[in-house]
Amino acid sequence: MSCRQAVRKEDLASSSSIMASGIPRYVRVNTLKMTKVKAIERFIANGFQYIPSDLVYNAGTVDITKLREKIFTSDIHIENLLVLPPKSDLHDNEMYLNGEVVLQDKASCIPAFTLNPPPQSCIIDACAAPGNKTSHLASIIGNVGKIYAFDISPNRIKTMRELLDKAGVNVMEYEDVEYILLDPSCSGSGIVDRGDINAESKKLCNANKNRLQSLADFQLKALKQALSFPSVKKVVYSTCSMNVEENEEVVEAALKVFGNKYKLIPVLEDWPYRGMSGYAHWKFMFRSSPKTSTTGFFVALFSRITDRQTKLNTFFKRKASFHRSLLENYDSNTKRKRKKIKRFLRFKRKNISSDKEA
Ligand SMILES: C[S@@+](CC[C@H](N)C(=O)[O-])C[C@H]1O[C@@H](n2cnc3c(N)ncnc32)[C@H](O)[C@@H]1O
Repeated sequence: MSCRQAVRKEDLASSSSIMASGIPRYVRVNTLKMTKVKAIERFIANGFQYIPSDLVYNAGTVDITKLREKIFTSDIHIENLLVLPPKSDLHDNEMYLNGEVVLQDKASCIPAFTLNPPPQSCIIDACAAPGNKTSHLASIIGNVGKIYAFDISPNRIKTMRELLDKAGVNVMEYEDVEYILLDPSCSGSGIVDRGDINAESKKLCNANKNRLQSLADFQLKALKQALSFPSVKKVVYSTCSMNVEENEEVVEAALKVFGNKYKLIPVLEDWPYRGMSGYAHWKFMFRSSPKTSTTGFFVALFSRITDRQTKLNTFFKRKASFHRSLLENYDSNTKRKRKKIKRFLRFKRKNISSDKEA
């Protein structure tokens, strides 16, 4: 356990700072091993009381005061995610120990949920260890398809193998890839105690400008690499950072290069917090923080513009420019016609009056 605590972001998030922050304890049901209904029954058998989500949610976020001790509900956005009171410690829970449930913050579930690959997909999880999002992806495709999970750190890969084994996930070797989840190393400035999260990130920006820059360089390089896979259809990019340098700026820089091949799809459209305004595509991006009853997180979803879409776009662009030119010509024709008519009328008036004088 101490070893896992040293490497697992989610376990860090489960420790005292998160408990103290009042962020709920989110529990993802691993549908490879158990259904959500069964998990709910087991929690009830363990002395918990289930209440419907409409009694707990207010404007899309959890009303923590309704989650008193041993009361739990379902999340309204993420399928198969249960929401328990902040202080719930489930590390000794049987369902957690045998991989039937995964302790994973809601925000950290957004990347795989928005990528949403269908069964039979071929997927890369590019910075995968310790593997929580890999196991979420496997759950979404029902273990039918291929997932290639990469990481640079041998220690973290070892932890990941154990975790994926426990979760019953099959991970394959590299081949044609259509979906990529990229959750690269980041400053982690989203994982802070409740309070002024922006002040925290400002502190980090000022103190570690060089580190931030090298993280951002790596993130952009990894994102460009992901977008370069020839068969890839969707790439989800996420960080648990609050810094624009690692989020909006990386996404906008990637779009500058790949904007003709990819577009952004809005992540969780009814979510109240978007990217930082001032960036061209901010409305498509997802941000969260303790204010949304989750840890600080950022997600953007790239979707390849298909050939058909490109053809349609070109068709509509051409049609629009044809209509514009028609309109311009129509205007100038009309003007010319009006001038002609005016000249004719002037000529006519002159001639009529000269006729009269004569
Ligand atoms: C934020 S963690 C990933 C957490 C993981 N996606 C999850 O949800 O369990 C970032 C990971 O990126 C890995 N990483 C850093 N540089 C990398 C590289 N060049 N290639 C592959 N993985 C890398 C780190 O070892 C680390 O495990």
